[in-house]
Amino acid sequence: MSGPSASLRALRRSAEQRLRDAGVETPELDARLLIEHGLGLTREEVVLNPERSVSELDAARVRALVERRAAREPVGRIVGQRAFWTIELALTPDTLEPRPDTETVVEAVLALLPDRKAPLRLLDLGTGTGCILLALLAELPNATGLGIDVSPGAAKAAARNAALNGLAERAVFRTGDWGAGLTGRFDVVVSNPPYIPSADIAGLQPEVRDHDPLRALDGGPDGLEPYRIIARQLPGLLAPGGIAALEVGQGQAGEVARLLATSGLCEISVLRDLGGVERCVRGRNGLPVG
Ligand SMILES: C[S@@+](CC[C@H](N)C(=O)[O-])C[C@H]1O[C@@H](n2cnc3c(N)ncnc32)[C@H](O)[C@@H]1O
Repeated sequence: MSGPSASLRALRRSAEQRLRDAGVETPELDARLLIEHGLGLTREEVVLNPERSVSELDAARVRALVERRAAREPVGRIVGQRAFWTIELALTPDTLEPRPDTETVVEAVLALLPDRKAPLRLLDLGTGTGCILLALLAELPNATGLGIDVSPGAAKAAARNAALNGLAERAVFRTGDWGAGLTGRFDVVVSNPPYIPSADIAGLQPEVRDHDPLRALDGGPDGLEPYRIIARQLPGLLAPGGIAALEVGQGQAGEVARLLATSGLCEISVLRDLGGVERCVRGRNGLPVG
């Protein structure tokens, strides 16, 4: 990599090459993000001023970050945060790194809400960083939300993310086992539960297998165990007319739709993510409107 007082351009090129050689899928993007983070620069500063000189000390700091990425640590873990929808979320070892596909759940809910100013009650089961709940609260100015996670560390991280995004007044996070013991009814219940079949976990990419918490991934023998529990709980959690939206893994939408139908939900629909994969199953408690 670059020597003393290298240019930003040279540092960027050598970082990209190192990541490419290590088999990282998006070397250009990852190199830029690590340089921004390592040098404390904005994207504009990195992109528009490639001849800027970088001290050896700064270059060494970036090289250390690049080596972590070359060892397959995800960029979000290295920089400690991740953008999701319109918000920024801090990550900890207790939280799954939010994925862009999960924004499908946010879209699925918003599309069914005719009045975004309504005082809705939201529930997020398996909240992790709080990403789904906080993204929805950011769009629904009079809504309040409860996020539940079995991991006390995740519940704590989500509460901190609520504060970071100015949403702490409207969000509460608690440790719990899905919807067990919850009282009251919710207008919206969302969840992105663990859905990887246990036997598939060893074969996941190292970025996921070695850095996301196991209990955020493991969905039991067929990956569907959490859906069976949540589907059973939904009729007791949803207000009349309330909406449930669940993220699903590839190939799981049909079975999850059946589980929701068996629980008595109606208006069941499946939404695809930007890659065209069936990613969210949505249903309503009560008779179809109209
Ligand atoms: C796939 S992650 C999703 C996290 C976050 N909602 C997101 O979309 O990025 C699943 C989450 O469910 C939590 N979880 C696993 N088992 C649970 C249970 N029995 N009750 C509540 N949460 C659970 C995990 O700790 C993890 O945070």
